[in-house]
Amino acid sequence: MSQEITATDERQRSDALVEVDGLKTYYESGGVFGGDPVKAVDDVSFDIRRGETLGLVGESGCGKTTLGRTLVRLESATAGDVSYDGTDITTLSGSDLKEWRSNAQMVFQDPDSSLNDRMTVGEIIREPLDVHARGTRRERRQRVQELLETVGLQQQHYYRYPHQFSGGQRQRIGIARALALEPDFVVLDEPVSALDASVQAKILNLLEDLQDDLGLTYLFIAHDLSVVRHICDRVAVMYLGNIMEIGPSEELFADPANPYTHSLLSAIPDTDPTTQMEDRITLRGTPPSPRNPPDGCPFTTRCPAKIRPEKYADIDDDVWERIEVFREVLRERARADRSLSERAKEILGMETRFSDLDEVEAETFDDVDVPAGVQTELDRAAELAHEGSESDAREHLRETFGSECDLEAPTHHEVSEAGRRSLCHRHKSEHESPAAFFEGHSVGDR
Ligand SMILES: Nc1ncnc2c1ncn2[C@@H]1O[C@H](COP(=O)(O)OP(=O)(O)OP(=O)(O)O)[C@@H](O)[C@H]1O
Repeated sequence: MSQEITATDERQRSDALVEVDGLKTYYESGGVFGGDPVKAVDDVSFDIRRGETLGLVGESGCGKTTLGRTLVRLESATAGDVSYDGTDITTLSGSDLKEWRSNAQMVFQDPDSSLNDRMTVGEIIREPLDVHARGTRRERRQRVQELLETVGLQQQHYYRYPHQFSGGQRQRIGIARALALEPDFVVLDEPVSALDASVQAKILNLLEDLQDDLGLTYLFIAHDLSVVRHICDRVAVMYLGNIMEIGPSEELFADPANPYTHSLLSAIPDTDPTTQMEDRITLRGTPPSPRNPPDGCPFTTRCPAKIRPEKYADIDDDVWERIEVFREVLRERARADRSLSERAKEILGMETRFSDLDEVEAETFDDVDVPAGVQTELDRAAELAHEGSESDAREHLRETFGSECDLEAPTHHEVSEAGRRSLCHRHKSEHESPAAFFEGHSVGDR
């Protein structure tokens, strides 16, 4: 089952506390020359349902923290809406913003750097109550003492300093502070990543108990997929500022729909002895720069299930893989910062490392039989590079070997009855689905 859907469809089905629509958060480049902004979050739409834990996973730098910070207004949205219980929070300012802030809080990854070492534990937890002028001094102190107990610390810890506590205890202090204003929504940014495994389990249990007792809604940011699987009701998988797939955890882990989710899950060490090494997918290269994301699908430059143009549909998987590697190398070369001395050499007409393209081509296609039709196009690209323009060479390869994955932005498709969504051209009826593709092709370790 696969059907194109809109963000509004999903909203109608759910009891949403947080509704995110077309959200973008860009960081403008500083400096005199400006430059392209970092597109940390680049047009995402999803809901977080009341009382649920939504996991947010993806490789480092894909925009998870920026998205979490934008939802609690620690970062300003560049475009789009975030509505919280029906109120658009992106436009709040002044006292309205201050008042709203008590609803949504954040727990940070590293309790060492997020707690002010010069304040006592009591002061740290009390600070939000002071800022919001909640109750009398005495009531505030009493509230802090309750909070210490709620998170499993003791009242006498009030006058101690953060450095007197272990990592797990410091994270409890961070949680108590986040709960001080009785929020409904908490963004947990890798709350256990900095802790030992045995302590992790205790903090996760505490977070689950607090959710049950206080009716909290969580956005749980993590890179450790096994943690997410157990604690989250639904999971959103993020790549280069986009949500590639979102849906119920069990379903998404058991039967991933999106090629990126496939790749991410296959990278987890598996305890299942029936899983073959060849079933593992190793992603080529690194994610593109969020300053200059690819046209078309965000995952196109690394996708093992990328749609091929019809003309090359039947070439060997190996040859196709090498073409993609070769294109990736050319893109990486364009991205690499050229050193001043290299630039100087270039200006003086001297040889630089940018003149060894033939060698790269020879090495890439070394042990595969390249069909004549493909070779002609590779030769043409090499010729363009020799004439002095690697960007023309890249463009030639893109025009020749590119498909809709390189040219058109995909839309989300509903891929299960539970409303799971996936961002991929392969969900269109004219294409083989990602699952069928992975079944029929060898995309294992190389
Ligand atoms: N204040 C900032 N100014 C400019 N760029 C930023 C800023 N904060 C983050 N970025 C960039 O935005 C992109 C997304 O970063 P973000 O921290 O949101 O990703 P992440 O998925 O949380 O990564 P990690 O797991 O490493 O924390 C990255 O390219 C990062 O370098």
